[in-house]
Amino acid sequence: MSAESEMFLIRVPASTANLGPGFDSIGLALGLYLEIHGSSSDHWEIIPLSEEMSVFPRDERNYIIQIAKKTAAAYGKELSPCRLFVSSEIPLARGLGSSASAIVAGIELANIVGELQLTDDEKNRHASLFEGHPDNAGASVYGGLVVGLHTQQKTDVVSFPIEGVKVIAVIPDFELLTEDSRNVLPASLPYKDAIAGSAAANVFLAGVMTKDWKLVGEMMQSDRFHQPYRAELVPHLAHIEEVVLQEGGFGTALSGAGPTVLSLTSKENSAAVLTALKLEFPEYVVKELEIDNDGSHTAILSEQEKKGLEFL
Ligand SMILES: Nc1ncnc2c1ncn2[C@@H]1O[C@H](COP(=O)(O)OP(=O)(O)O)[C@@H](O)[C@H]1O
Ligand SMILES: N[C@@H](CCOP(=O)(O)O)C(=O)O
Repeated sequence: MSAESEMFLIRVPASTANLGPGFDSIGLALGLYLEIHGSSSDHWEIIPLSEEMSVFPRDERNYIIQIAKKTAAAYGKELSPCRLFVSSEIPLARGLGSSASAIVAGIELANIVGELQLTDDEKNRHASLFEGHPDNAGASVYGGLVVGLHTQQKTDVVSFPIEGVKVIAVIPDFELLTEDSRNVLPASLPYKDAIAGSAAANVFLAGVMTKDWKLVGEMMQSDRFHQPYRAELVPHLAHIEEVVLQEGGFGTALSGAGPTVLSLTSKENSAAVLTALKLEFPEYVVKELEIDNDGSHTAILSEQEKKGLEFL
């Protein structure tokens, strides 16, 4: 970033990971956003614009700033401080990738302020290293559906846009930390289960490629890697699966580590599924979410765009 008065925008989508059998490997970007409006300052300062963001430190201890500094340091750069207005539509610890969105925002911040000129692949590599798996991180960087394999040595991710299917989320009113939901997973899996789990993930992807959404939905409910072990933490999952199939939806899976549950439906059936789920779960947020096929986005705002910002 050059001029003192310049203002930049960073916009990062939420994500749903796993989609059933794609544990730690498949993710989809969703149309809920973490946004940062930032400009140069003489010290680091966060100004939260949404309730969720007001719980975090407002100085350089903030996670987004920490990630930005670490990313810049990896390229031998020190970032000059910024004033950051942060808002987010992504609920925390609900399985919609809030932590990955914060990580990707930090990397975008380093990229723009430190003029690192990172490629998407480099952003995703850093994000996956911070997050530990590429499903949420990759979706937030590339948008669309991502399929990845991440190791300490390398991160390979393929991404492609998804169209022609509707996404409905049931978002419970309680948090479930990913760490807690990973602690119930077994250390190893019987060979037969691993084969069945891997086959379900393969068929899921074949179904996506051929737009056979009914098959995709069936595979979402055929996971062997994590959902059977997490079921006790998300007792609402089985009931949602039932309601969605009854109303003609394609299928249902735990969103990330939960507790949010995500269903796919056709355009024709989405209203019926939405209505039925709202009736069954009046205490939870039930809504349709858009698929984001663009991934994270940064821009320098024009004077005109700055004038439209009511918080300035
Ligand atoms: N914008 C943010 N700034 C700082 N920390 C964040 C931010 N967003 C998420 N986090 C951290 O990530 C945690 C949630 O991450 P996690 O348990 O992986 O769930 P999920 O990523 O599904 O929302 C929050 O409790 C918080 O500690
Ligand atoms: N593959 C991870 C995904 C965690 O996603 P989150 O949105 O719950 O952070 C897992 O299933 O643990």
